Amino acid sequence: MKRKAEDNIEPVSAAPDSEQPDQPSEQQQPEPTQAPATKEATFTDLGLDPRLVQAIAKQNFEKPTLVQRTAIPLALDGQDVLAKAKTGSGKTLAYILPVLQSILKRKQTDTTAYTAALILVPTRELADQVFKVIETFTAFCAKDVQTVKLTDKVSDAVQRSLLSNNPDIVISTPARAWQSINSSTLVVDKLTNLVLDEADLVLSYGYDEDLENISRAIPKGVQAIMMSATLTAEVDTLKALFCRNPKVLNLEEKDAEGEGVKQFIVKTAEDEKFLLAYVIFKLQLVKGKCIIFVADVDRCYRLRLFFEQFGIRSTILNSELPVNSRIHVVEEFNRNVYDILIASDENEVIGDEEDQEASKAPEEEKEEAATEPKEGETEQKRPKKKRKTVKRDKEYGVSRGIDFQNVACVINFDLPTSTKSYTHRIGRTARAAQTGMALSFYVPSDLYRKHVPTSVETAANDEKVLARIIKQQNKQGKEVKPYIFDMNQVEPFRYRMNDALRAVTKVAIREARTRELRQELLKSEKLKRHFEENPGELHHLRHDGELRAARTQAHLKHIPDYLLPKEGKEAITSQHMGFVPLVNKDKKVRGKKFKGKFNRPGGFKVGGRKGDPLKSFKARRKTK
Ligand SMILES: Nc1ncnc2c1ncn2[C@@H]1O[C@H](COP(=O)(O)OP(=O)(O)OP(=O)(O)O)[C@@H](O)[C@H]1O
Repeated sequence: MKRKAEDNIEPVSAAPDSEQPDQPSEQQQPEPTQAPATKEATFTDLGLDPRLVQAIAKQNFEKPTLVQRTAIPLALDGQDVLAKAKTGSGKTLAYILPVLQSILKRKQTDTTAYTAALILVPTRELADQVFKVIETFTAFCAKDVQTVKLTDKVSDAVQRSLLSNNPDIVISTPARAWQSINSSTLVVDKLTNLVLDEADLVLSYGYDEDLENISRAIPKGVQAIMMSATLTAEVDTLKALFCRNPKVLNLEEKDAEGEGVKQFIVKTAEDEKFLLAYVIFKLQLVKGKCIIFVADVDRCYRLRLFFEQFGIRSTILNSELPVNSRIHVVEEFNRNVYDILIASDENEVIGDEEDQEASKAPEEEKEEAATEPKEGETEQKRPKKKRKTVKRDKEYGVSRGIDFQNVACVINFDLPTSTKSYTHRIGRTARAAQTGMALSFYVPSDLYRKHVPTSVETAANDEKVLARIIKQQNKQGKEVKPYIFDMNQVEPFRYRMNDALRAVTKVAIREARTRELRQELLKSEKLKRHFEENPGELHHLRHDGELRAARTQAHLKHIPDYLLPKEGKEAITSQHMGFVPLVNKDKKVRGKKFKGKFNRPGGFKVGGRKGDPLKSFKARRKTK
């Protein structure tokens, strides 16, 4: 039987609140060994350059996380490292610090300019994020470390000129890196460090050939660091390509009490997903910021137009939008400008062999050019017109690696197609030892009807995928509980949901999609220069304006009292503990009072530990 790379990974545990190591989460796993560096290690103990320590202190990070205190000493020792650690546990810094340290150390004696580190990431969003993290942590040595990312849309001439300065660090997707190496714009002759962030995804994005080419182009003996929250069989390929006897770490870390993601599932019919989403957001049952994952681009617009009917504002992320808009949306969401982000997860590719049966990620997003069915004509009978390919960015991705801050809740409106994808999606909440909630809708086979206009093909497999998700989460000692809505209380909202959903026709979706794309392109290209010169004005650029593609009905924006449960909106759900509030939307996460999110006396926290958030929270969002 083929062994998975995961089986070879050596588990290392840490008990967050005690000196005792955790119990292994799987019986068949070998006994966890004690982490090489103790939990008491500070950043100073790691022997880092004082300028780096100063930058860390400026972020109020009190101590390294498990992956940082374990991987950094090994990397500083020159070893190759392959680390698996949970989402939001600080992996970025765990590889950036050793890279920076090695550059700063070398520069004490040798100031020649050459590219010493190549950081490969699967998506442009992630490249942008890693670039910003490096900027932050080189605040006190900016002159000594030049970084370039190759994922910006710039002309070849600009790219050439950026690389001609031989930046110390280059961040790129494998495709762009190979393109630049192959054209001799990027010189990697003296490369000393190679990083693969979200290592397994880098492969599943179809970068295999680029990686092989890169492995042949770089010098022998380059130190390799690879990280991900999910490392499976694919990693064997990467190990073979880049590593010499790597130190493999499987970092298991139990959530401290009151931390981590509370996971819930809701059994629902396809149209009821919309009904529940309406109730949840119109009655503000979710407190704080929320990411809603849907299966494809059309679903993004369907849901957004549906929300628009009720005056619920939301913004969208998908692969069609220009990269500048995408990055701006993420930034603004992190600045608490938007409460609801609808993200499509189109690029999420199959995780492990088991998952492959159930899921088929589309190679290319196709838009149906067919017109709306005429009255009496069913979806099936309608002759399919020629499909036209919509241009989308293959290097798009938000469910992996993006450090969305202070997200109270992730809703899987459409269940992902793999357990891996589930892990990464729910990892967008409860980051950095905070609290969060994940609510996943699933359509059981008896309720799944093909050709319901709102349905997605993948829902046909929801039950199978869900069974695997639950199994995998249970293996890690995590519970996935059913979330019960009192459907008698929800039912009165149904006719409004139907009314709204009827208005969101395929034509409306197509129009919204085109309109937004046009607007975003305009914002992205035409205004780029203006905002480069006036960055302070960027906040005027919003991405949640009404699309107005569907006919709206004013009365839907209000909720008449007779629709509400007599006992109050809390009566809609039988569990009150689920929806977690965001304590203070306006509080600056990195303000002076912020003590670091891992160990923060009086610091920031997404959800409280005690009490019923529905009772204790005072809604801040404006009444729609
Ligand atoms: N030592 C630390 N103390 C406090 N906060 C930290 C520390 N290290 C990192 N963080 C913060 O934790 C958050 C998550 O870090 P990061 O994005 O590196 O996680 P990750 O493990 O790469 O997650 P993912 O698997 O989703 O990519 C970031 O906001 C980061 O600033």
